[in-house]
Amino acid sequence: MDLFAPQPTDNLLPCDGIVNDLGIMLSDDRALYQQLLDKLPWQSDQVTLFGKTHITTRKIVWMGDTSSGSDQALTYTYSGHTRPIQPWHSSVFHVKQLIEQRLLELGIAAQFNSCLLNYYPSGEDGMGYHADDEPELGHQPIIASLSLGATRKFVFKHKAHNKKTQDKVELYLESGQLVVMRGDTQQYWKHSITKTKKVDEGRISLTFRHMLNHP
Ligand SMILES: O=C(O)CCC(=O)C(=O)O
Ligand SMILES: [Fe+2]
Repeated sequence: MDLFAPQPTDNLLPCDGIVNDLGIMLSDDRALYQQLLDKLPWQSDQVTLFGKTHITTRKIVWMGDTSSGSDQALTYTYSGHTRPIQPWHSSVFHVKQLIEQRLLELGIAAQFNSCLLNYYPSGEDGMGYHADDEPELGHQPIIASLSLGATRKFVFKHKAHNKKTQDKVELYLESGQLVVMRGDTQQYWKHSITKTKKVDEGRISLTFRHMLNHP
């Protein structure tokens, strides 16, 4: 046994939130990556920064519980933009159940009703510093993120830069790896996927969430 290997219950943040690295939890990660890339209706995202709206090269799909019997397209609005919601893809639903089970083993009770999937075609695509702190996510949201494809750097930066917290927390997310953000993480920290010229392979992240007032 490696006494120094990180344990899934270790908190990667020094204060004001909890981030757990649950390690590699999938073995068919490459097949799942290819299936999701080929089958999902990927769309560019809209991001508004300083009043200006940008269309991203990163692509997204919103998926989640949809009320049955309605043939109207469901939409969900966050950060000022309205996005269509897809019903669960069977593989994503299966992964959701695996993750909920894995979290329960660690004493974390989570029931996700939606998933934001992000596709980064290459290292030139990233996601800037943000917190997932929209009111729809509620207080102390649990967000579980599964990575597929290229290894990318995930960085946390405290919202109040001070002596105690000036260090950034960095980790490399590998294909099949599961990370969970919970507690006060979204209230006090921002996170980002940094751009790099060193990666030309694509990456998909599945970020499972529980949205309040969701169908
Ligand atoms: O791609 C990732 O791992 C991070 C995605 C993210 O932060 C988000 O979807 O809010
Ligand atoms: Fe996020």
